[in-house]
Amino acid sequence: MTEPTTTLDIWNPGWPDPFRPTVNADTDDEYADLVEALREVQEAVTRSRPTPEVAAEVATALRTAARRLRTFEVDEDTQIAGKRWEIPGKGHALAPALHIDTVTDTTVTGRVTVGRFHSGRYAMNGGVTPLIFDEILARLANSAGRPWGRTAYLNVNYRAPAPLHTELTVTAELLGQEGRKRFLRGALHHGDVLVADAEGLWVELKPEQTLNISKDAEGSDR
Ligand SMILES: CCCCCCCCCC(=O)SCCNC(=O)CCNC(=O)[C@H](O)C(C)(C)COP(=O)(O)OP(=O)(O)OC[C@H]1O[C@@H](n2cnc3c(N)ncnc32)[C@H](O)[C@@H]1OP(=O)(O)O
Repeated sequence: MTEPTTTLDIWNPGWPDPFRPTVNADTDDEYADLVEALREVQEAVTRSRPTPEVAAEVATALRTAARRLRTFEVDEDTQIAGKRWEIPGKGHALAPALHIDTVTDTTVTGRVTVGRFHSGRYAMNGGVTPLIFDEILARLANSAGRPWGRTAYLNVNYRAPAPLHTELTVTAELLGQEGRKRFLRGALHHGDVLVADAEGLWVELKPEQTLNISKDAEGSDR
């Protein structure tokens, strides 16, 4: 029997705006705390130089936690991670937690602070900057009732080293639309200093492009 897919259910312009909650915060605050704990672990592991005994002890504890969570595994449409729009980081620990401050149909402002987990030697890792831009620009591209699009390109300019443990401001702007194409620009500032800027193109998906996303196509790393 073919397993039903919910892909088409989520492909429509009525998909919740990526700046608004999609998960009931009352029932899922513990999950947000779990992700926060995961971020603490990422930072603590990065900052530590444990003895072999302590490294082995912590590795065992982390594998025990992973096994516990695997008994609650769900498919990607059902998972919480990446869908908690209302909380910084969206319930996902991949990118630094982005705090959204203001939103209009065509602009967003926010703040981000990174620690040593995201460091590339005393400044933010160059791979993290695109993560931040992709997060804010993709949310803007796909907000205000605009149907889902995917990143076609994201060009990032690194203007100055981005300091760690320091609040940076992030801005995003929708420059314009041409048919299915949405052009966006982002900037990352430390105070008045421009740390990085980016230009990106998001292309609205054609209905058939969403059909490629199915449970059969999902990979597994286990
Ligand atoms: C259930 C669905 C849920 C969807 C959630 C999406 C959330 C967002 C997550 C992401 O952002 S994913 C991040 C990584 N990005 C990708 O994985 C995207 C991979 N690339 C693709 O899937 C396709 O290349 C893409 C959908 C972006 C475009 O493919 P199309 O076949 O629809 O593009 P097409 O060739 O029809 O081109 C449309 C227009 O865009 C232009 N274009 C496309 N890619 C371009 C590019 N890279 N540079 C410049 N222009 C580009 C192209 O020239 C053309 O311009 P014109 O209309 O003026 O002729």
